[in-house]
Amino acid sequence: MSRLSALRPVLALFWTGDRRMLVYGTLLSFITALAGIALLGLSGWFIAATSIAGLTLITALTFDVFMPSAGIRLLAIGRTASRYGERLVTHDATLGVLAHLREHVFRGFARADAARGLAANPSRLLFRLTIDIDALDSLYLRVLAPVLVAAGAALAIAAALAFVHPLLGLSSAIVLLAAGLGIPFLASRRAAAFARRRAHALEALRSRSIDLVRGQADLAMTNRLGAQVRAIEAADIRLAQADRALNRAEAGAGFGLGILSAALLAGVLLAAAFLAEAGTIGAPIATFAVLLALASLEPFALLRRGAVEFGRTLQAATRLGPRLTNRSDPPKLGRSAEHGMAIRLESVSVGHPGAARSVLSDISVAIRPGERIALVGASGVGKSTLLSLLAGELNASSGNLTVHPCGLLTQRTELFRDTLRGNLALARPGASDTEMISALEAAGLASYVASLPGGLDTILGEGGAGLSAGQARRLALARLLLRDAALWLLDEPTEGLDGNTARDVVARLDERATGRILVVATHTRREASLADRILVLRDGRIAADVARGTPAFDMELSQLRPD
Ligand SMILES: Nc1ncnc2c1ncn2[C@@H]1O[C@H](COP(=O)(O)OP(=O)(O)OP(=O)(O)O)[C@@H](O)[C@H]1O
Repeated sequence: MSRLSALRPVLALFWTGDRRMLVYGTLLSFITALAGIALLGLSGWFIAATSIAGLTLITALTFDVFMPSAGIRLLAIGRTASRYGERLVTHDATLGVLAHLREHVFRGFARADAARGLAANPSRLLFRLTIDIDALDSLYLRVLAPVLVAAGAALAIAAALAFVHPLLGLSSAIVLLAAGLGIPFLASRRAAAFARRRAHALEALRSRSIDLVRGQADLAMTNRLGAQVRAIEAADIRLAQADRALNRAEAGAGFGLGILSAALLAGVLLAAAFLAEAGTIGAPIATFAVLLALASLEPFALLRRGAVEFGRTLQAATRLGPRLTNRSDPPKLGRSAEHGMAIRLESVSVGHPGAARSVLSDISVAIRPGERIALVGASGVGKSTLLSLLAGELNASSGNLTVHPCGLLTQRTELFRDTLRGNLALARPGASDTEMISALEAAGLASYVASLPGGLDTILGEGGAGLSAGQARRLALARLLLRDAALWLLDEPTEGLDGNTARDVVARLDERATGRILVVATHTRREASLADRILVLRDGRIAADVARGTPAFDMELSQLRPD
C-alpha cells in the first residue's frame, strides 16, 4: 500500500492537467469495447434468430431483419469511429500529461537543493526526464484506463446476462471482476522485481556505454577498455534476463486469462443450454449469451502489458514523486535585492547543504556601489562559497544579507551544445550580433570567432567541445560581459589563460566594469590588481579588509601569486 501511495503526486498532476481529455479517452475506450462486445452478441442473436425464423413461412415473412441489421451496421461503424477517436484522444491526453509531468520534474530538479545534488550525478536527470517519465505513460494508457474500461465492460456484460437469468449475471460479474482483475494483479506482483531490475540494468547499460565513449582514451591508457566492455556486457545480460522474465510473466497472464475465458465460456454455454432446455430462453438468446461470454475477457487482455510494467511504473513514480510536490526553495534568509544599494552582510554564516559545519561564520562587510573587491585566502577557505552566497545559489544559515542581481562567472564553465550565438544569448536573449562581438572582443575571443567559417553560427559540441579550455573560459567571460548586471562576481576569471591573454582580459574587464560592483575571488596579483579593496579570508572569517593606497594592501598584493 505504501508503494501505491507513491502514485499520489503523479495522479494529482494528471488530475490538474487536461483531465477532460483523460476522461474522454477512457469513455471512448469504454464505448469501443462495449460496441465490439455488443456487435458479437447481436450478430449471434441475429444469425440464430433469422435461421429459426426461416423454418416457417409466417415467421419468415414477419421477422424484422432491418432493425437488427441496421443495429449491427451502426455498431460496426460506431466501433470503428470510436476506436479512431479513442486512439487520437488517449494518445493526445498521454502526451499532454507527459509534457506536464516533464515540466514539473524539470522545475523540481531546477530547485537549488536538487540542482546541487544533480551536479554530482548529471545522468540521473537525463534518466528521470526520459525513461522514468516514459515509464509513467503506461499508468494511464495501460493501467488506469484499461482497468476502468474492463471493470465497466464486465458490469455491462453482467447486466446483459442478468436479463437472460439473474444468477447468470451475478456469477459472471463475480468471476469477471475477481479473476479478470486478479490475474493481471498477480502478474504485476510477479513481475515487479524484474521490471525494477530491468530499469536498473538499462540505466547501467546506458551510463557505462556513455563512459566508454567519453573516456575511451583514459580507459585505453589505463588498460581498462576490456573491463569496461565486460561491465557493459554484464548489464546487457541482466537486461536480457529481466526481459525474458517479464515476457514469461506476460505470457503467464495471457495463459491465465485464456483459461478463464474458456472456463467462463463453458459455464455460460452449460447455463444457456440448461435454460434453453427448460424453455426459459430461446436459441437466439442462448447464442447471444454465449457470444457475450466469448467476448467478455477481451478488455481484460489489454491489462497484461500494463500489469507487467506496473512495477516499473511504481518505481518511476517513487523516484519522481518528491520532485512533483510544490515545495519551493527555503526562503532566503534576510535577503533583499534593491537597485542602487550596496552589498551588506551582517553576521552572516553560510555552509553547504548536508555539511556538518559552516564554511564562513559571522561575516559582516559592507560594499559601496562601484567598489571593486578582491577575495583572497588559501585554497578551500570559502571564496567560491561567498560568491555562491552573493549569487543566491546558497542560503545564509544566519544573519542578514542585502545584495544586487548579479552576473556570476564560476570556475566551471557551463557551455551548451548550441551555436556560439545561442551560448551567448543565454546572458541576454535579445542581444544583437554587434553586442555579442563587442563582448567577445572584451573577452579576447573576437578574432578567433571571426576566423571560423561559421562565425557566431558555429556549433559547439556538448560542454563546449571544439574550444580549448582557455577559449571556453573566454566565451563564458563574454557571456558574463553581455549581462548588464550591477554586480559582477568572478571566480578566478583568467585561470587557464596564457599570461598575455590573461593580462589583456584583465585590462578589458577593468574597462568594462566601470560603474559596477566587482567581486573577484583570486590567487593572482594580476586579478587582484583590478580591486581597490582586498578582503582576506582565514579560518571562516574576514581576517583583513585593506584599501588600495595603504601599505597593508600592497603587502597582501605582494603575497599573491605573481603573473
Ligand atoms: N558542494 C559542496 N558541498 C560541500 N562542501 C563543499 C562544496 N563545495 C565546497 N565545499 C567545501 O567548502 C569549503 C570552501 O570551498 P570553496 O570552494 O568556497 O573554497 P575556495 O576558497 O573558493 O577554494 P579555491 O581557492 O580552491 O577555489 C571547502 O572546505 C570545500 O570542501
